[in-house]
Amino acid sequence: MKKVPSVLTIAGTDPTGGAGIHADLKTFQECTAYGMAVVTSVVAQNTEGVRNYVNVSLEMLEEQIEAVFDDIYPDAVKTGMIATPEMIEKIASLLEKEDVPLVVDPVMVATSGDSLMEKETVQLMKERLLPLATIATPNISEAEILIGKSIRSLKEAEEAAQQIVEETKVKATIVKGGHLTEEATDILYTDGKWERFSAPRTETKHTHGTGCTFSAAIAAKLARGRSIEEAVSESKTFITNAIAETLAIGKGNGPVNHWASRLKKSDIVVENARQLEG
Ligand SMILES: Nc1ncnc2c1ncn2[C@@H]1O[C@H](COP(=O)(O)OP(=O)(O)OP(=O)(O)O)[C@@H](O)[C@H]1O
Ligand SMILES: Cc1ncc(COP(=O)(O)O)c(N)n1
Repeated sequence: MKKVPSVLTIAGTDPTGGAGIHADLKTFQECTAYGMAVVTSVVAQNTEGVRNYVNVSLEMLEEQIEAVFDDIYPDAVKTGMIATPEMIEKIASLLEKEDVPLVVDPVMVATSGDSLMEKETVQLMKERLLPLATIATPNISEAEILIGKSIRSLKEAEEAAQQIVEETKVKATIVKGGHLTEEATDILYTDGKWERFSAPRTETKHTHGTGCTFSAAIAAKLARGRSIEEAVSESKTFITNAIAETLAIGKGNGPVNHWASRLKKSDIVVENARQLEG
């Protein structure tokens, strides 16, 4: 029998379901991978902003990760919100014993502008977590913090991606173009080469969870055996559709539409369900 690829996210929560582990699990499901989740922090947030968060204890973090690896060994792992240097150290010390593709989304600030990470965490993320990773997925402001310089053009984004790879020894880095250009252009650097991934930009404020969703899709694709370039390319299509087919849910920056890529198919399913009910 063919083995179902499984993916683990290690990240924070969003009770409104648009970001964090909730976005990750929805994405894994849509990418036909079996999704698993270890909670780092319980976050009281919604589409309008972050109200508060509590970190789980280091013991609980370790026990959750061990419970997963002792039972269902994941085909890929992604990390999202990791608030403290101690949590980075704990996660790195557990993952360095494993042999699994790792996507690190260096979550620092939510779309709403609220901080999700203590300042001192950045250095440890560079020293302990990124060296273990297959790919890092910073947006422009996260890349600026990682390299300690501002980025104002695609050329500077290319230099940033290269610098992150060379300084941290992460295998690949994709710097997400943010609002540098008219199109949504991301720069991948790996194996000494750059590649640009561009898609039309949707004019929308509903981008809560875009970074989580994009990195979760990359992890699910890596779990399915895709190369880094293939995983990024397919995930770019996934996130572009998810942003374009907006849901307009919530009072603030609404979530993306995780089922956008199968919209046609799901319409058919709903149609059939109605016939069955009738
Ligand atoms: N409005 C948009 N339309 C189309 N693609 C987008 C849009 N916003 C983001 N993307 C794409 O979605 C993916 C995830 O982006 P993410 O939100 O993490 O980064 P960003 O847009 O660069 O960051 P930020 O908006 O926080 O500055 C990237 O591929 C990015 O290019
Ligand atoms: C728990 C958690 N993790 C990450 C984000 C960032 O979300 P975005 O993908 O919008 O940058 C968030 N708002 N909450």
